[in-house]
Amino acid sequence: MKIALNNVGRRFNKEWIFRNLSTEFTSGNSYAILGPNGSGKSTLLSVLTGSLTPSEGEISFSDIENVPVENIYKYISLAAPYLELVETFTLKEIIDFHFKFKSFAVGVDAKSLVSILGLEKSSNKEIKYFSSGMKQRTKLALACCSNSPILFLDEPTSNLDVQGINWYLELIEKFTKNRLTIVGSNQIQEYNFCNKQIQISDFK
Ligand SMILES: Nc1ncnc2c1ncn2[C@@H]1O[C@H](COP(=O)(O)OP(=O)(O)OP(=O)(O)O)[C@@H](O)[C@H]1O
Repeated sequence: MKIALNNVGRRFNKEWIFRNLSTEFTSGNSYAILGPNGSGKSTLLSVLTGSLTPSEGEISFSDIENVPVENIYKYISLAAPYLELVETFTLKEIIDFHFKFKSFAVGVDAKSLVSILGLEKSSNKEIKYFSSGMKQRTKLALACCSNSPILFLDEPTSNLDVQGINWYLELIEKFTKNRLTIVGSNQIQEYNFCNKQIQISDFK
C-alpha cells in the first residue's frame, strides 16, 4: 500500500494551510504529522482520508486504484476528536455496528475487544454515559482492531491519563505491524514510535 502526494495543497478561502507537499506514505512505516495548534495537521489528515479534497495537486493510492469508491472505507480506519461515536449505543452495540462495515484484526473478536478495552463492566452501558477517556479508548480500539491496511490517528492520546497513554502504546505495539500508520500530533509520547516525521511548517 502506498499513498503518493504530488504537489498537494489545501486552502480555506484565500489562506493556504499547506502547499507543494510531495511525499509518499508506504506500508510498514509509521508517520508523524507534526506542527503546533492550528498548523494544519487535521486538515492534511482529512485530505488523506478523502473527507476534504486537495485545492491543488494529486493524491494516488496504490493497491486501491481499482476499488469502487463505495468500498474504499474498508481500507481506512480513523480515530480523531472530531469523529463522534453514536451516543445512544451501548459499547457492545457500537462494536457490533462498527464491525458490520469492517473486519476484525487477526485474533480479535467482539468479546476480546471489550477485554482489550478493559471495559467489561461497561459493555452494556450507553456511550453517552462514558467518560471522555473511555470514549477515546473506544475510538482507538475500534480503529486499531480493524483489519484496514491504513490507520489514521489524530491526537490519539487526547483525554487519556498516564495509564491510558501506556494502554495506547500497547495497542500500537500490537496492531500497527505491517500497516501504514499516520498520526497527527504535537505530543511526543503519542508519536515517539513513528519512524518518519513530516513538519507541516515545511510546506507553507
Ligand atoms: N472548514 C474550515 N474553514 C476555514 N478554515 C479552516 C477550516 N478547517 C480548518 N481551518 C483552519 O485551518 C487551519 C489549520 O487547522 P487544523 O485543524 O488543520 O490544525 P491542527 O494542526 O490540526 O490544529 P490542532 O493541533 O489545534 O488540532 C486553522 O487556521 C483553522 O482555522
